Amino acid sequence: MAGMGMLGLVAYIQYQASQGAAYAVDLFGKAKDAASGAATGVFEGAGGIFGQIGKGWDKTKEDVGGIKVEMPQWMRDIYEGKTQREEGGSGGSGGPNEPKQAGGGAVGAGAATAGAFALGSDGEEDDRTPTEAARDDQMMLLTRKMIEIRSLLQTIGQSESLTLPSIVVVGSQSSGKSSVLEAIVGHEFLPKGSNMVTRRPIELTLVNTPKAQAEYGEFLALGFGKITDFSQIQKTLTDLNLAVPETDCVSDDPIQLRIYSPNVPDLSLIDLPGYIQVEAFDQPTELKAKIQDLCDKYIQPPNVILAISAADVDLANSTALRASRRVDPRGERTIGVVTKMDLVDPIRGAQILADRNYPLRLGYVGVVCKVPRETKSVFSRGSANITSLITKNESAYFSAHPETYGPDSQVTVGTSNLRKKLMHVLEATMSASLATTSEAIHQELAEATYEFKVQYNERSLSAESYLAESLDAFKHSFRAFSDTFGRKEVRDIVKQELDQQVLNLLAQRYWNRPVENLRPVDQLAEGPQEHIENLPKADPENPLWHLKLDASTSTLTKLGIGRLATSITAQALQESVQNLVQGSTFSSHPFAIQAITQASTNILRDLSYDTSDELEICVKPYKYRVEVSQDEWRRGRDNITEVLKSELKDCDVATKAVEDQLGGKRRAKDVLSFIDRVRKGEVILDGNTDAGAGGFSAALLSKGREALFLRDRSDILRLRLAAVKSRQCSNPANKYHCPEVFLDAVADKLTSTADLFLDAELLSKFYYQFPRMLEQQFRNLDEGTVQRFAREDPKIRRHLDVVKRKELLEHVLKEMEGLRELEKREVRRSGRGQVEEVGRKRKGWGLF
Ligand SMILES: Nc1nc2c(ncn2[C@@H]2O[C@H](COP(=O)(O)OP(=O)(O)OP(=O)(O)O)[C@@H](O)[C@H]2O)c(=O)[nH]1
Repeated sequence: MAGMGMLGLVAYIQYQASQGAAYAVDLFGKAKDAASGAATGVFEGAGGIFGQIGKGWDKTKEDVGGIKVEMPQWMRDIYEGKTQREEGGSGGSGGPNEPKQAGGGAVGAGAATAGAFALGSDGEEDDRTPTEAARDDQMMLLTRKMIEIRSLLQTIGQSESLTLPSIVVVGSQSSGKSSVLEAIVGHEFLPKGSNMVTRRPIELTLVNTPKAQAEYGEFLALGFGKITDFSQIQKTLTDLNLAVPETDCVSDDPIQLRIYSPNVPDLSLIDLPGYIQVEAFDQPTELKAKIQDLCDKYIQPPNVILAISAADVDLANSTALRASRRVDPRGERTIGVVTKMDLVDPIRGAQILADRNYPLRLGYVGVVCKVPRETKSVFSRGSANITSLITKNESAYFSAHPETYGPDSQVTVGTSNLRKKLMHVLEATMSASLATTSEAIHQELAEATYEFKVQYNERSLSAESYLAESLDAFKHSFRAFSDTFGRKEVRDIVKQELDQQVLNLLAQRYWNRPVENLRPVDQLAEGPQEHIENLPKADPENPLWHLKLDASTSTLTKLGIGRLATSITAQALQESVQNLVQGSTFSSHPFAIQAITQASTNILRDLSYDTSDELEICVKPYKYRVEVSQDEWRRGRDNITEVLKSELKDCDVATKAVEDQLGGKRRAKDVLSFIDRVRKGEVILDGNTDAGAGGFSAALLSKGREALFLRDRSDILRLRLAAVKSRQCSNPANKYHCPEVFLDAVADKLTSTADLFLDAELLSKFYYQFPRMLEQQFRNLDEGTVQRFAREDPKIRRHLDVVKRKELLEHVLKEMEGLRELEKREVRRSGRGQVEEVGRKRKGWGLF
């Protein structure tokens, strides 16, 4: 409990100190007064993050009572503003005439940072003690972890409190901004050109890979993979920047680039468009203000500002320092970088770096980042590392002026010192922000968890699981459907289709009078022919009637039953699949609908070719001879009776509809009797009836003809129904009198062959292949497609977002916990026990 209390206290002091705001009073109760006292003192005193850490530290020492605690050296160094001088040697460290520690510390411990600090490159040697080198490595490890956490937070999103600080690089155009960044990275990779080529923020994450040889970049959002050719990175950056139209000139949409190398420190930097003094004639008039606004957005706390100014321009005129002063008036989180030191006299150079006008807590660093002209052409192209060239050139310059830039001077110079400073500052700043960030993450997590619970009943979901579940459910419903759609159902739809064909045949061959018997009629009477009482009577002795029935049977059997039955069954299957889709979760996913439809269409099409041909062969015998048994005749008679009844019913319904359109039964009767009289020749029409006739409009007469057709059809159906029901039609021997029954029996035989065959060849195969095809299509989708698919449904999209957010937040918290563990372990290993441990906790761990 005592330990926990101390931890909380330490964290609280840190929190107060770094935020300068009253907060978490209730959380820490008694600790509040002491802590805020410490913070208040801090603001009045040294100021700045590290000043605050320092004062807070004194307080911590008092509060932990009997334990002997000391601020870790590295932290003290930053606090005292002399990191570079003590750790990296003098300001001109690495210069050829400076004393070096034999052996260096770059073997084993410190190896990781040696490359990152550019130690070992020409002109620089590692003169750190093994302990210092190990500590640097440890610091870098922690920074890397924090940068990872920062990147994770970036994927979570927008909220400003959910972020860790970064180093923001600002400077006027041509101040040497790009040269500094390239010196840190060791490669020329930034866009170059006169027409304002940096138009978007570039969020640059440097990842130290001590064990790897390769150096490469990655544009995460673009998914291009590793790019080892830095000129290619430069080209891509140029393209991405120039994609912003000239009319806008700048955009705040950042480009995210990661660079992996054994020669870079772990850093998170943001490069911004250079400040301009005035707009060129071809630039938008508000460009200057736009750039300023964009930079202002990024230089807000807790970010560290890397303000770049050129030595040959008066610092008082430095736009970068002016901007920084506006948001950081006490110079607490700004590092001043003065470039082009070689262009000014050393005395003047030293004066600039010791600037008292705008004193910076984190100091000024003078650099010479120019790559020597003679070597530039060789190294600038391709992927050669330019670190050693720059360092050599820079060291040669500074060590040529030992009186101003030598070990005893008060100024800090050199890109390798700048690298170290950046790392230390970033690590300390990130650490200082961890507590607040952690608090914000906890809060966000609580909200996400609540939403997850209340809205989604804690039902976990991923795009993959959603797809898998949807597919399983669909397959399940398909299986259920396949149990209900078998031979019987195929039989029903095929028979229904053949019934219709039989009705058509009957109408064509039996129910209409032979053409030669038709009395000439005028154009109004076309369509239905003579009245039914004039229809010829069947005469079994007359070969004409034999021929009629044989021809009708032949038409039926040679209908192309194979194709017809296969296609209507396939169509029914296709429609059923569509219905299943509509009733499934896939219904709100156009992609899935298309994929499923495609799958069923393809399978059915492939199966249909063979099936229809083979079925046609199966029904071939019926094309020559059809025997109908007594039993089949009886079934046919029953069935056709029902068919005729149903047809009659449909006909009556249609008649009623037309009568209504004619204006009721009476009016319909008038129209019909007029047309009847015309047909019988009682009324002679004179020529054109476009304008109507007999007091009826043309439209009315046209409707009347429809009604007449339906009336005749209805009459004949009634007549034939009576015939089929008659005793005469109960005997198959009277088939010439009862073609309806005979043709139905034939249709029935055809149907029985078709349903058996289609069940075995089309249905079974389709039921087997379709789910497998779906499985193949849906299980092999790439991650992007699965995500796109799931996110098509807004409800699922929201659900996925909540789950993802929650998982990411939990993951970040776990990572933070890991960071804390890592640090504790390292502290224990370093053997400094409580001293360092408390020191670390002091930096803001307690709150999470
Ligand atoms: N002599 C000297 N020249 C330098 C130094 N650093 C950069 N330069 C030159 O200054 C010019 C501008 O440098 P850049 O690094 O492109 O400057 P920038 O601020 O990125 O410029 P913009 O991209 O136009 O905003 C280039 O010609 C560099 O070669 C230096 O330390 N010494």
